[in-house]
Amino acid sequence: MTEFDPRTTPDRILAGVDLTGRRMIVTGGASGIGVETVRALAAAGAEVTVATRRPADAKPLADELAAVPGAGRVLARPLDLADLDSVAAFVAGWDGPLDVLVANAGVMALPERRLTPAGWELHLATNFLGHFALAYGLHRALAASGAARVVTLSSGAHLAHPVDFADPHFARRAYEPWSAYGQSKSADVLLAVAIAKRWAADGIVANAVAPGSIHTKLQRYLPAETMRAFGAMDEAGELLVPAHFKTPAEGAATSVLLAASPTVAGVTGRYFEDNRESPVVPGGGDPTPGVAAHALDPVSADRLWDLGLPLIP
Ligand SMILES: NC(=O)c1ccc[n+]([C@@H]2O[C@H](COP(=O)([O-])OP(=O)(O)OC[C@H]3O[C@@H](n4cnc5c(N)ncnc54)[C@H](O)[C@@H]3O)[C@@H](O)[C@H]2O)c1
Repeated sequence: MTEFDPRTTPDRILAGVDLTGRRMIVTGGASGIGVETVRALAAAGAEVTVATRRPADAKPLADELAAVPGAGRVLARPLDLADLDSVAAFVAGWDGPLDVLVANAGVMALPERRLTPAGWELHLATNFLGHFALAYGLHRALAASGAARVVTLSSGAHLAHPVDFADPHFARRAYEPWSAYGQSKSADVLLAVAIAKRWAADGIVANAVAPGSIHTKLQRYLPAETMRAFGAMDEAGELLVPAHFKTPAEGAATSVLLAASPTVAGVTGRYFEDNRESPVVPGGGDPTPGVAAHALDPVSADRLWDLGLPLIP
């Protein structure tokens, strides 16, 4: 496996790679890391569908790529991951094979507990269940590719928060924003582990990635004191860029690597950060890069699958 620098950019990862004819979906592809993921994949020739609540948001990116010689088309279709009917409508509208699904969209650290119409806590519903339903609904399209890849976006926040199967929706325990986010990001790794096991015979691989720390709209719910504690904001409220923060493009690199680089062909059921596979570390919060054993546990992956499956229309 080729080693890429931890701070390399997606264009370097895809140097010399031609994705013409490949069809890809990037959820949340109209902001933050998703924009850079779409930009790199389309620039290398792939047709990329941005799955987003507001398709108009993807227009500037589509226009930009339309002017790039050799780039694939950027399309946009509506998708609300917190609404399983919306996921079902997206799936029903998909036609033909699908080569890559990047489950990139996400929500982080909502201050209050919120439930979806299906009764799921919003982080778990959006970050995990919606993506599970999407991948499940698109299984036949992925299998038709013959060599499809699924990439789920996790985070170092998973380390301290295994999925609490006794109370996944905070019905009995006190709601805590980081627990809700971290649990959903463990679930995103378990989703990749489950897909890797179940769909290998269809030529489908699945891996989870942690993009690093990047200033995006994801942090919009964080209190100023938390941003200051991260070294990401000064006393006046201006954003700071600590040395360990990546640019959005650097943050998209690991997703792009797993989505499209020939250097990781056949790799499945793993967790990558900084453009390389992470070592397994004890759960509990640090260090990163690292993946907790609870997120790779095949028994938990099966359990989570069984928890979500009955809700998929
Ligand atoms: N930025 C970071 O430091 C960081 C760190 C670790 C992990 N991540 C992960 O990277 C991914 C991308 O995040 P980002 O930093 O680019 O943030 P972002 O907020 O810019 O992008 C997230 C996208 O998800 C979309 N989204 C949220 N809820 C949705 C829903 N119900 N249906 C459809 N789309 C929905 C948002 O509209 C947005 O486009 C997320 O999964 C996040 O958890 C980010």
